[in-house]
Amino acid sequence: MIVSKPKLTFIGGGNMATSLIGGLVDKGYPANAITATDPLEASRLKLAQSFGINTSDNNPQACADADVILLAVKPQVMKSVLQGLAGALNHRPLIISIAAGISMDSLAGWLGGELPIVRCMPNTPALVQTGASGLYANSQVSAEQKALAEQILQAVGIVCWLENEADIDVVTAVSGSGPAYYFLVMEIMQRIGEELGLPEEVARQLTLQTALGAARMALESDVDSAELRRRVTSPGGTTQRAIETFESGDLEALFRKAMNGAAERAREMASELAD
Ligand SMILES: NC(=O)C1=CN([C@@H]2O[C@H](COP(=O)(O)OP(=O)(O)OC[C@H]3O[C@@H](n4cnc5c(N)ncnc54)[C@H](OP(=O)(O)O)[C@@H]3O)[C@@H](O)[C@H]2O)C=CC1
Ligand SMILES: O=C(O)[C@@H]1CCC=N1
Repeated sequence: MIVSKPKLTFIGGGNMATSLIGGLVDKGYPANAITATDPLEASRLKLAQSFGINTSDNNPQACADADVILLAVKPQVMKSVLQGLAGALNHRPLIISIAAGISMDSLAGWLGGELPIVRCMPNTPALVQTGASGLYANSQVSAEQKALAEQILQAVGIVCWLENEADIDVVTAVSGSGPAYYFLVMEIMQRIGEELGLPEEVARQLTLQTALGAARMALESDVDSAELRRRVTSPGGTTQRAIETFESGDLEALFRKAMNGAAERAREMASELAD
């Protein structure tokens, strides 16, 4: 439950901002304490109509009295966006960047000074208050601002503080990009369920409920996922046949390659976009 109501400005009103704003408003964060900027009028209208928040196309103006500025633009435009903001931050608001692959050094450099900055890697399930965020703070962030960042992200899911900035890239590969891996598995299971003869809606409902049920069981159980898997796998039965097929195709190696690739891409972006 959020008690204080810091003024929160989102720079960029796209997918991730929409998930965070939707989750916050649903949770009871006052819509009139939230402003989002976006160059596209249609995006601003959609945010205003969906959530009742304030919108603007003027970044410096929207930041002038913000307590927290949440940077939610694509990494590729971050430099020009921050250079345009530098003069509007004399009141030293807390800056939270959710951009993948933009280092603390780049953020501080583009903002033109030592400001309190938290790097955060959230994920889109924030929209349904089931988000997962990794957070890393620089030395300028006060204990109060740390608590504020935590309060905002905790309203839409779980929060893990990180000791090392490099771990943000790992969080990106695990939970930032992670929803897409599960969505892909759901797409595939649903498609094959249909190929095997189920009506589309039946395949969809069974696939999604199974994903939800497995995640809830894994979260609520006192045994680990491997044991839960073994409990589904009757010797000589149907699950065993399916799991052996995944193992003979080395599913783990494929996941390792994919997740290493995601983390590596975050590091590449950090050096490509650094200057
Ligand atoms: N999507 C995800 O699952 C996650 C994304 N992130 C990070 O979140 C950030 C945003 O990603 P995502 O939401 O997917 O991207 P989107 O492209 O959906 O959102 C970015 C928004 O910023 C707008 N924008 C562009 N220039 C400006 C500007 N000068 N001022 C204000 N707004 C501007 C864009 O408008 P227009 O389209 O008109 O250019 C767009 O609406 C990225 O840095 C990404 O790394 C982090 C975790 C998860
Ligand atoms: O794909 C991306 O780059 C962003 C970061 C994590 C999820 N989406």
